[in-house]
Amino acid sequence: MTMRRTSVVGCRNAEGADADASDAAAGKECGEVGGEAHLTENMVCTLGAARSRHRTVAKDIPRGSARSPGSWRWQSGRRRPTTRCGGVIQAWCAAHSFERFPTPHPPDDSCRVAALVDEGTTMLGGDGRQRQLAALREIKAIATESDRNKRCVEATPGAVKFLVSVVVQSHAAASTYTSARSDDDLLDSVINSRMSTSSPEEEALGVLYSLKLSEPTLRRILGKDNGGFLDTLASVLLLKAMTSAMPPERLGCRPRRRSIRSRTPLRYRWRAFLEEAGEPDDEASAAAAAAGEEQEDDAVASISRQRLARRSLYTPTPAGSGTHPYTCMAAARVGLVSVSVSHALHASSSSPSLRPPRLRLPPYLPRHHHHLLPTFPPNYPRPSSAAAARLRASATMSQAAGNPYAAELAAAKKAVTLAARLCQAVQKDILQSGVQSKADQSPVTVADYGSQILVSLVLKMEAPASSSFSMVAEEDSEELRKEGAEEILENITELVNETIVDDGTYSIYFSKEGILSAIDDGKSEGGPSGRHWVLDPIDGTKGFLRGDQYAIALALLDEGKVVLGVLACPNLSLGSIGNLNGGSSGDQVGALFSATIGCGAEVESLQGSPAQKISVCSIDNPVEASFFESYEGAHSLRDLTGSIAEVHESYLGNLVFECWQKLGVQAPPVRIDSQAKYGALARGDGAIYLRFPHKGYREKIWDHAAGSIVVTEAGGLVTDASGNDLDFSKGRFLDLDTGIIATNKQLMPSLLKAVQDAIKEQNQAASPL
Ligand SMILES: Nc1ncnc2c1ncn2[C@@H]1O[C@H](COP(=O)(O)O)[C@@H](OP(=O)(O)O)[C@H]1O
Ligand SMILES: [Mg+2]
Repeated sequence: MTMRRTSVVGCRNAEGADADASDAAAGKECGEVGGEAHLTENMVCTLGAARSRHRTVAKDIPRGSARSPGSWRWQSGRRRPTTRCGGVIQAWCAAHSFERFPTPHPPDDSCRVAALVDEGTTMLGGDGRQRQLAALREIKAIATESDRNKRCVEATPGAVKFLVSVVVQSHAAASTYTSARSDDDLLDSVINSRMSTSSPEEEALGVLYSLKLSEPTLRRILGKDNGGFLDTLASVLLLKAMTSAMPPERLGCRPRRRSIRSRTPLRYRWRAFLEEAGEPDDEASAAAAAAGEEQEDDAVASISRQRLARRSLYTPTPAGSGTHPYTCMAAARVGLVSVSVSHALHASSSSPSLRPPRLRLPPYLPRHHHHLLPTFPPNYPRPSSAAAARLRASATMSQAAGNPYAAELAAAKKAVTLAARLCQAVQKDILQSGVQSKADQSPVTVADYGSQILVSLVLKMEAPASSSFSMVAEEDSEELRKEGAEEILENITELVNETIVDDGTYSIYFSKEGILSAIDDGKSEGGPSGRHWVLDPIDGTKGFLRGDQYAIALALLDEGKVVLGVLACPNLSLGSIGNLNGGSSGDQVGALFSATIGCGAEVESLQGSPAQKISVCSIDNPVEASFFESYEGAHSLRDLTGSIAEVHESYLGNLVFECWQKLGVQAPPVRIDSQAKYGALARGDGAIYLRFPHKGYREKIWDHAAGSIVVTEAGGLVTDASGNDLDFSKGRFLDLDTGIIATNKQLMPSLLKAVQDAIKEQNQAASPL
């Protein structure tokens, strides 16, 4: 019966009937005969025709379909007949002296796997490495074809052991290798090992990963923890865990890296590599700093060599004590930074003797760590072309408009814009996590430091270095250097690096030490001579925590005078906020105010719209004026500001009993946080800013330097309560004992009078007589 049906098929094929149907039928028939090769004469023509049909049909089978229509499928990049049908055809071909079909060894053939394992086991060193690689690739191709093949590979005696041994042997080989090579060669080989096409150990790991090993096999390997099996398995399990957490498009592709080999000296490549492995090379950095610029390379090389010898990157580290090279490889492959081996072990076993998980997944996890170039601070690379071109264009335009601080202005804008991006990300996190209600304000601290580091980085990169860099800023690294601050330092490092990578302008990667030293760039005392940048990295911290207004405020002092100021206000509406208590009017938010001495003030959107000139309002009748003050009641005496601004009336029945009219402002105060008040005043949203701190409070220069020049360049005036200009040349503090007032030129005389009257009254009320 079988023969009859086959001959029918054969006739249809010979007559040129539908090829897919005939192939399917042929496959069915062959299945029924169970591989027997007893074919009638009828089949000679049938199979002869089928063979030529197969060639034709094969061309039409779409690539990548594991099992194509009929009796064809893809295997090892070629079209093959299915095993059952192919077996019958091949048997017949052999019996009748026909040339065999070009079929590979069957993928699920355990003998083939065993042969490959044998081949791979004997091939070590020199040319053998290539052949071992080829054997491993073939095993991989077999294993990835189907789950059945995976089980077959796992079940092949010695296969898993062989795969694991490839990894373990490579450890031992690399240990010997490390002591025999020059530092540069060694480093190149370590770094490039992840960039070259592939290595036997990577292929072996790949196969182990794809096998989805059964629990007994895993236990067997874990049980034989000699020579690094355990670490190897941990890495594989980790890779599995990580890959299962990754979107499919990220699997199997190496992260794109810039070649750090050709352009950077040894010390940077070494540091970058260790940073990526989660092991900042502080020892090398310290040695380099002590050695000075010329000997820096030598000093780092020698430390690197010692470290390689001491706990080689290629020899397995004890579980939990550090980062395993394959963990790094795996992590790099899926885009993570560093994960400890102990976590993988913990994940793979319920044994209580194993250490608890130590998975380092920081809250601000860098998406890419491919830009691993020199650590801050020396020899900054220049900005990437597009961003640099934008900066240059903006500087050139300002210069053409006669701005002597054009380059500094462009740098300052770039600096606060980048810092604002970081702050916005953190504020979003804070608001989502509800951390503002807790005592722990560490996220704000992270943003404060992060903002300061980015500003200092950009200024050092972009602003012309007329002399040594000096910055008076709110933060220093003292707290971060204390015990217990490790986590926050780590978060800052992650966040800053992530922001730099996202921005894409600089190929810089900060180590923790780099972070600390960048923060300390802000330790300058300022003063009357020279140039000093003045920075408040987040002005209005309380507003920042509440999700309200805050500003990144940056100014430049030249010989004691503020000559330039920029204010990034990420939450400030681009439209007027005059009567909205600082709330957004629904317009786009994110304003960047800027001013240079003698050149006026401007506002643009933080997203980069063209800048527009701004000016303070021209109101000259106080009744029409509105005034700004701090949102925080503790920052300004509200009874005083109220008595300055308002009409105060008391009634006795219908009779006005008392009436003091100082300014006669009728609108309620607009209360917002930070120097955003100065910005809003400068563009005419309101007419007056009043600030009267409690007695004894000393105003800092970074709380007013940028804001005051934005207002004065917009045509306004900023003075103390006696009408004197603010003096920024006295160091970190403003030398004031009364408040600060700001308004336009028309209103200033009446405002000053009202202020002095109110202060006099207050003093009289306070005096015992
Ligand atoms: N008691 C006080 N009186 C006046 N100003 C104070 C103050 N305590 C803190 N500040 C300053 O007021 C700034 C905020 O100003 P505003 O009240 O206009 O939002 C704070 O800046 P930071 O938030 O940068 O610390 C801080 O420097
Ligand atoms: Mg401040």
